[in-house]
Amino acid sequence: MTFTNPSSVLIVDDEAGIRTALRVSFARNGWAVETASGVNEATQLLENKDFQLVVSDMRMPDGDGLDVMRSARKMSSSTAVILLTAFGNVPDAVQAMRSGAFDYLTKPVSFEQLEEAASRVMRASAAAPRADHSEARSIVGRAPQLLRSLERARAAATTDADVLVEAESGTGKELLARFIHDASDRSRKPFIAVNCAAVPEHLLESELFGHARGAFTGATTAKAGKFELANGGTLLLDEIGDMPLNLQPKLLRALQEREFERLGETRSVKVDIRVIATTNVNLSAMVEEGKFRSDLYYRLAVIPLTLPALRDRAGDVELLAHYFVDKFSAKGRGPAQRVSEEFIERLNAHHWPGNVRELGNFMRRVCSLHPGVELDGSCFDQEFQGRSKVASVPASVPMFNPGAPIRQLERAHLESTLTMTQGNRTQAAEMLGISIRTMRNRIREYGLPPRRYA
Ligand SMILES: Nc1ncnc2c1ncn2[C@@H]1O[C@H](COP(=O)(O)OP(=O)(O)OP(=O)(O)O)[C@@H](O)[C@H]1O
Repeated sequence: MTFTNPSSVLIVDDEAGIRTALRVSFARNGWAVETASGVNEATQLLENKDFQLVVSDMRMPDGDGLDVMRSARKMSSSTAVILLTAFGNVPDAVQAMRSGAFDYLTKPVSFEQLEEAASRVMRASAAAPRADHSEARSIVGRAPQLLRSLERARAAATTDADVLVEAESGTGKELLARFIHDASDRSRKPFIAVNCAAVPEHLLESELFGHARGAFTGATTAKAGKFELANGGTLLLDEIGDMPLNLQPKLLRALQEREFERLGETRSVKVDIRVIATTNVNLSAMVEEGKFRSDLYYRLAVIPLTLPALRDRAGDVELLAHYFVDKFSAKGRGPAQRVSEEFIERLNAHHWPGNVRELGNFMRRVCSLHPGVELDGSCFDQEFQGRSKVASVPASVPMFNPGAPIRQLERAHLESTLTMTQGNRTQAAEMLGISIRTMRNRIREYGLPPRRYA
């Protein structure tokens, strides 16, 4: 469905005063504004007209904001929805984000805040008229740094330029890559991911570019590589820092020319793809050390993006905790598990070096070990004591020394976890909520003694 008016907004609220105030405020921006006093009236309007944005109250006498959102989605997947929830009603907000709301704001709403959120939708829609805002559902969070990254990603999605996402492990880089793909013109075409660190070095070239029959021992049939499989769509090169130096020139040419040869063939293959690369190691430092080609780095980073670490996303730990409780405990069986303030305080006080992945793994464990009960401080302590009892943190480690550089803390945290698991990297990676390849990278990056942690 196409928009009949590029800047039309529907306001849904049962309070006439709020409808009028918002109408006046939005109209000042030149937007065409309509209002509805409840879910039924809103549904009728949505059936007859396309809106770019719907701003809806959550609780209304004839239904709730999620009903309005469902009606909006049914008519047009491009309509963004901002929900207004009662103060402190985090479960509502989580439900809203999961169902695909573009944003939510807590009442009483400040007009500046609402106008800012609405303007963001208008800017994004102007840039990406076909973007489907429902893809925002899996990226939970509303910290300003995260929203800024999403806004940049949404803008990147409207172009065909290659993207480099540089961020810490577990912050959602792969999620962001899918978000860009889903919001782009390529969304109906393949999204193919290759983890450069997980594929053995000698197989990476054929994995990426394919091979001819008989190109090497064991190549009994010809095979297309990921570049070909992604044709028309998006290719994610995860952990690009692990790309072997000897393969980098071929990758550079494939990026520049969109053309390459399968291993063992001379015929060139042409593809039409967008490449998104991600890394959690400092690529520019690798360039300086001669471990990564600078021309390749600049070619990949046409649009550089970052994602904030969880410790820099004030308020998001709580939002994510509710999201994970909802995801891991409810599973359609009865009401969602309750979470105490004490539990949230404990979560907030912890620094999460493994970011959202670590928090998600922790919440999964807590939900499965404490089913059906309200999660409180003792649930948190039990799970953490389970880890720290056996941990012997070296006395010299500045673990909780305020002001110590984050990298120093991270190194110490890794080291003590590895000590706890007696050098078992897989187990340590799982506890920290990071992937085994990230663990390997970190051990290398921090120069932790290899034999001790082999
Ligand atoms: N904002 C978020 N909302 C919901 N889930 C999230 C969010 N960010 C990350 N996750 C979840 O956390 C896990 C890690 O995310 P992802 O794999 O995208 O991170 P990454 O930065 O690519 O990690 P790595 O560098 O270790 O590969 C996934 O299960 C993902 O679904």
